[in-house]
Amino acid sequence: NETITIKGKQFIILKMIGRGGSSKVYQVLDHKNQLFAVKYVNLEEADAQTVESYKNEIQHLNHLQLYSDQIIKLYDYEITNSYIYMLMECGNLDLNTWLRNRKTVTPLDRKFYWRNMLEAVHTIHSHGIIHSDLKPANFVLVNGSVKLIDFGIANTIQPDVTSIMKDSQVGTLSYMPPEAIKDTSSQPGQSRSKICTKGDVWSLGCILYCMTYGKTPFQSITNQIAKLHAIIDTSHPIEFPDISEKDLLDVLKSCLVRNPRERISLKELLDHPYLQHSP
Ligand SMILES: CN1CCC(Oc2ccc(-c3[nH]nc4cccc(OCC5CCCCC5)c34)cc2)CC1
Repeated sequence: NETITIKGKQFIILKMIGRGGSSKVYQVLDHKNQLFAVKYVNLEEADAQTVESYKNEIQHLNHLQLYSDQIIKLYDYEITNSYIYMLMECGNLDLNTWLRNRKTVTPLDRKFYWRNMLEAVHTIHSHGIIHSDLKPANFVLVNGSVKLIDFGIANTIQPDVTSIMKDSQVGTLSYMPPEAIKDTSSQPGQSRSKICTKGDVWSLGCILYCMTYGKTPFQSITNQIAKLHAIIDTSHPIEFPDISEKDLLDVLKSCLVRNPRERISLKELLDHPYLQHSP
């Protein structure tokens, strides 16, 4: 078996969990047969800005460990000029795969996972980080609770189409907030400005919508351009089929408000009646 050495500790590679263009995630075992995830990034092709973005993500991930259990654990890391190794907590399943396999979600699971996701995103927001590309693949199930695995800071290195990154939903528009599409403030070529925390609320709302109705709000629109138009078109009503959990229905309708100023805030979501009592 192949091994990886990080800060002098040897790990046996069990399998590859996922991969991007120059990043790979492995499931590994240490000498005590403890399971970990190792994220490997090849920096040989990376430009200075990309290297900087990875170092920035690691610093934040390292710091935010202290603030919430809903942030994936980072145990150690090794950065050289040619590669990065990150030794992390290993989950059982990413939320995207879990949602795809389990179309129906129990009200209890949904509420518990929603609470976890809100706590994770509230934590990064309170430290000035806006993810701006939240989707189910950014969350992983670890022993029954949901944890955030990245902050959207490191450049998602363009995956080669052959990679199994399809699991990681790179480039999906289904969770994109209207203001990001209409964002006229960013010059062409500049990365879209992460305008405000309300964008992450919209994306979280799309994830909860999927956990409620088994599909994302605009999933039926397969043409990507038509989908973008529908997301920003206030005359295109988002359907909210009636459900018994009226508090959940209210959360969904409050998150999926196209005007970010009128959209509910993360703080209000944490205080919402939907989370105050178990179903
Ligand atoms: C399709 N198949 C995949 C393996 C397995 O799911 C996962 C197991 C562990 C994990 C993970 N844990 N800690 C992790 C720390 C960092 C990154 C991680 O994933 C990255 C990327 C992997 C591909 C899916 C999107 C997330 C991490 C994540 C998915 C079963 C389903």
